[in-house]
Amino acid sequence: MTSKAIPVVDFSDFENRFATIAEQVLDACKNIGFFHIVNYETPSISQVDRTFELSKDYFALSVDEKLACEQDTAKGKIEGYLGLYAQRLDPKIQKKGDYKESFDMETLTEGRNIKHFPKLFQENRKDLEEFSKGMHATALQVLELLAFALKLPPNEKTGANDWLSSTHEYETNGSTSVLRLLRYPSRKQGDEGEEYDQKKNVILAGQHTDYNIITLLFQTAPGLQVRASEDEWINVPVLKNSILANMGGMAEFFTNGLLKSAMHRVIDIPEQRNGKDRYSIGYFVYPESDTKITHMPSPLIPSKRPDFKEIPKGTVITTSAEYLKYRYRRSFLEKQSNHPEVDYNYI
Ligand SMILES: O=C(O)CCC(=O)C(=O)O
Ligand SMILES: [Fe+2]
Repeated sequence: MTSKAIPVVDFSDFENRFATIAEQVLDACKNIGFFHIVNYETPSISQVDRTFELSKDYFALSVDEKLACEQDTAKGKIEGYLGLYAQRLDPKIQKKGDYKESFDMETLTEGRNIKHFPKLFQENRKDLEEFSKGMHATALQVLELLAFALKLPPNEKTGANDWLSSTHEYETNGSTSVLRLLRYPSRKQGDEGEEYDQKKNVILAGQHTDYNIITLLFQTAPGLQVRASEDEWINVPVLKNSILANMGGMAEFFTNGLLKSAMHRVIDIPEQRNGKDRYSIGYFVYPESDTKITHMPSPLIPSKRPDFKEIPKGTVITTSAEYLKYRYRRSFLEKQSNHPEVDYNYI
């Protein structure tokens, strides 16, 4: 029996209902680490539609065109195309890897040179940038709500609840947010290369927790599941005009486990995608890389940090960049064999 559900948080009348919304967001983050946001301000419905349209056009290009801007993960790059099986999020179960393709872009700004990008993205940079800025603004609202609910000190000058958000500006030095377009191609059940868990679910993206602070997601079809407890997976419904938000591992680490970064994965539910590909758009928000966010002056945060299996015991970590060193890009084959010290069985 499923004991937990993903809460829905209503962002309407944001200023007046701020304290109520803040409590609901904190509650969701403490319990399951995922929540749907409805009645958010940005991005607009047409911006979301446009981004899905661009994503579909992009993935419809030939493999060669897509590979022309392949992500060089061996060099630590976090931008570009990744084809089927390029990522293997759950090495415990997966032999080959994730049955998905993606394109990651770091923060898009007017001054940025994206000449190495596919023409489609160069020509439509403005649309992608507007969408990203809309996603970012909503992510910052979540951080303001969390700062308030965690009783972090407001800004002395302005009174704003910017303790968290001030280190997550859209344009920063030395860090970035990532816009990720994803496609999970449809295929027939029983096709060659399918990988299953013990219960015969077809795994499209292996179970993992995100590495960042907060992720916002749009999806076209069901398939995403959140682990509520050992052996209990919740299907995440696709709610119209809603953003799915979840806490990344950094949020859990830096709050000593108060905010939960839930394990999630994508499985194939053929009867719910009607033969169509599944598309999703993730927006991953990171703090500035040198931000010292370990010691949050919140009376709600436990003083003792629990052990985190993904971080070697005794490691001193105070900044976002230090944390990422232990997490980032460990989901790729070459990194997995280069880092035998990492316990992949923690999941
Ligand atoms: O495609 C999805 O629904 C989830 C993707 C995801 O979890 C990720 O890229 O980290
Ligand atoms: Fe994820």
